[in-house]
Amino acid sequence: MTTSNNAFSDAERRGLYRAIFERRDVRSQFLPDRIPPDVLTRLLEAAHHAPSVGFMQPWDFIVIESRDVRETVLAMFEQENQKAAERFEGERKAHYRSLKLQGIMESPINLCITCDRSRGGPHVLGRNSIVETDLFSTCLAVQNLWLAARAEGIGVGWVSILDQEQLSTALSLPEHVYPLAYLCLGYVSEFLDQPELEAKGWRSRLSLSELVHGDKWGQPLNNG
Ligand SMILES: Cc1cc2c(cc1C)N(C[C@H](O)[C@H](O)[C@H](O)COP(=O)(O)O)c1[nH]c(=O)[nH]c(=O)c1N2
Repeated sequence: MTTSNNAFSDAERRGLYRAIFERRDVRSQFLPDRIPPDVLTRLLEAAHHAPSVGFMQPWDFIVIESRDVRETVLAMFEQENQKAAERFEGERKAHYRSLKLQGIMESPINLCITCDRSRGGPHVLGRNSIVETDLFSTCLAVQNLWLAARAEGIGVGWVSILDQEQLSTALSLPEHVYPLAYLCLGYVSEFLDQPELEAKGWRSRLSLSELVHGDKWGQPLNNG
């Protein structure tokens, strides 16, 4: 076996993979307990240490504790969720309607991670050809926070059933700032063993072997 002096210790590696495999999207298991400010700061620091195109760091973090703002966002969710349900027919529609897809009021903190599309000026290193790389970078900040939260015993739920323009208005975002992720954060009663959508029979995890290709799409991987 190849070893590297740069690798983490076994325990550290186990911890990292545990966070990856036991991270869950949480909607129903939130506890009302307050997240201490130093813990929240650790999560935001983790997010802030994500990679970003040209070191653009396009993110801002809007920490939403007010019930008023959360009620406004919940009303926006209800409206969009109604529209989303209409896209399904029959049993699938009833199944969709039975799913809980947000924990906006039950979680003690909502967090909007935004992407400032103008940060770093008009020419950002690495963003010349693919302009969406600022959005990709911000997604990585979300994932860092999501994994760090799992390690802290804090659940995160991403709510994307929202109209972005309405959300921007509700949060007074400037024109050049995009509301990339609306997240619900809080301690939880439990983390489920599998994605809630899988547990509820909506969709299962695909097999990795069907997703790995060699050289070109559809070719078997030659790893022998
Ligand atoms: C960009 C994006 C957007 C959403 C989500 C995720 C991501 C990455 N997910 C959570 C999603 O359903 C969940 O990640 C998968 O079902 C897999 O479950 P685990 O995250 O592994 O628990 C999500 N969940 C939900 O209940 N309401 C939502 O609006 C969304 N939106």
